[in-house]
Amino acid sequence: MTIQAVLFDLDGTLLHTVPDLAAAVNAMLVDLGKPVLSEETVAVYVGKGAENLVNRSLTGSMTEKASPELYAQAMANWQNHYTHINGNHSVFYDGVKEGLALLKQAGFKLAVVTNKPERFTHPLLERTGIAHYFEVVVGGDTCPVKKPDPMPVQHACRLLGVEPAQTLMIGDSVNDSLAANAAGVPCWLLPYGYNEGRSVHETQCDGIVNTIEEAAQRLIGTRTSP
Ligand SMILES: O=C(O)COP(=O)(O)O
Repeated sequence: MTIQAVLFDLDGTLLHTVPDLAAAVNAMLVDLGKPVLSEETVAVYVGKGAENLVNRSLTGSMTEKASPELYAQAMANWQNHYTHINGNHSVFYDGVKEGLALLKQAGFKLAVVTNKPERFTHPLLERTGIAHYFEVVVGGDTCPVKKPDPMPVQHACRLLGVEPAQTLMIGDSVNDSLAANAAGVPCWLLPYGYNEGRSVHETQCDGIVNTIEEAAQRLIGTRTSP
């Protein structure tokens, strides 16, 4: 079946957002009298939403949770900082704008399916000037559960009016490939983003592409080939 729609992950796929995420994490840690973290460490903590980012930054563990009191204080503080910082130092990866333009021009329906909360996703897409490419934006709090659960991917397909088998997900992590595959959506991964410290080459997916421009060229090629 031909692909008619493309779902994009945001952090680590369209935009290198760790400079902003880490700045907000470190402003929060300083306010709480805790040691700051490197951008490399924060990059490993990104992927399963803001709650996990804050808990991981407080505990230094991928799975442990801070006490409910500390977590509540830290989350409110992080949100406050990130509201002001979001988009200031985020940069496009090579080929993103070119790839989005090619796909839009070729008539693909485009959506964002991110674990970033909606209140931060919409301003970031607006500030970086790419909001107009997307018919649908599903954030980390749009559905009751986030990626790697398939629900956000299924929700995006429903809103776009496309079957999962006519849809492709493009992401940077195991959270994207697990969510997509459980929804019956094929998934291509990019090697440059945040995969919780692992290589995409060790991650089960349906293909690896170097840039979104390359992904767009491949998709357009499949469509026009006899
Ligand atoms: O907010 C996160 O943890 C990551 O968001 P993403 O789903 O766009 O990678």
